[in-house]
Amino acid sequence: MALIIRDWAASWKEASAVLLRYFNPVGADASGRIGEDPNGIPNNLVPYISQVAVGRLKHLNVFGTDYKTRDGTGERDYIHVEDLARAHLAAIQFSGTSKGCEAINVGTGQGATVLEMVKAFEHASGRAVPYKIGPRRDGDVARSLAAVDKAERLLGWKANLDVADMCRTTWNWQSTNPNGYAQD
Ligand SMILES: O=c1ccn([C@@H]2O[C@H](COP(=O)(O)OP(=O)(O)O[C@H]3O[C@H](CO)[C@@H](O)[C@H](O)[C@H]3O)[C@@H](O)[C@H]2O)c(=O)[nH]1
Repeated sequence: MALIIRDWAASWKEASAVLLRYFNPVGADASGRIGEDPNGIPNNLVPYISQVAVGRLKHLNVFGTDYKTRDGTGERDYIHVEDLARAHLAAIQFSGTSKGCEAINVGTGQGATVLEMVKAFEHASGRAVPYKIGPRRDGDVARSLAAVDKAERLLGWKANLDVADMCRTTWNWQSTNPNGYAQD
């Protein structure tokens, strides 16, 4: 899709396109009424941790502790959905005054490991998040962090919310909606 948009932008001199590269979006709306409710067992870390904390799942499986990171677990650049939404508004404004196609990272530039996320979530929720160490997940990289200077330079955007905010708002959503969007 990114290549199609690039080709389109290259084919017309008036075209303007911004490709936002999301890093790891997490968190929930501050109202507690809009949050993440994946179908079945979550694939992603934060919804999985959140469902363990609320008692829907027994324990987290940590996918590998032998990466070259601070504590051996995978490191990612988590970005709050509210910041991500603001990045879209900034991109729309930017595209109104620019031509061509720009790919822009949307992250905080700061990483958190799996075990750091577990701790942050325990702190935010006041609940234990038991975990078991398991093997690496196929295809995972040790670390993924955004270079964020381009977003700031072109869009005047940067993330305002941190991992504590991500865990707090996720827990606010999960604890008030323990079954997600299901009626029961
Ligand atoms: O039950 C879990 C889930 C995840 N992790 C770890 O937590 C970190 C974050 O995992 P996740 O939330 O799945 O994000 P990514 O690994 O960055 O995966 C993203 O990037 C993948 C490859 O681009 C896509 O396939 C995914 O859908 C997308 O969420 C990684 O170190 C995982 O190994 C665990 O230890 N246990």
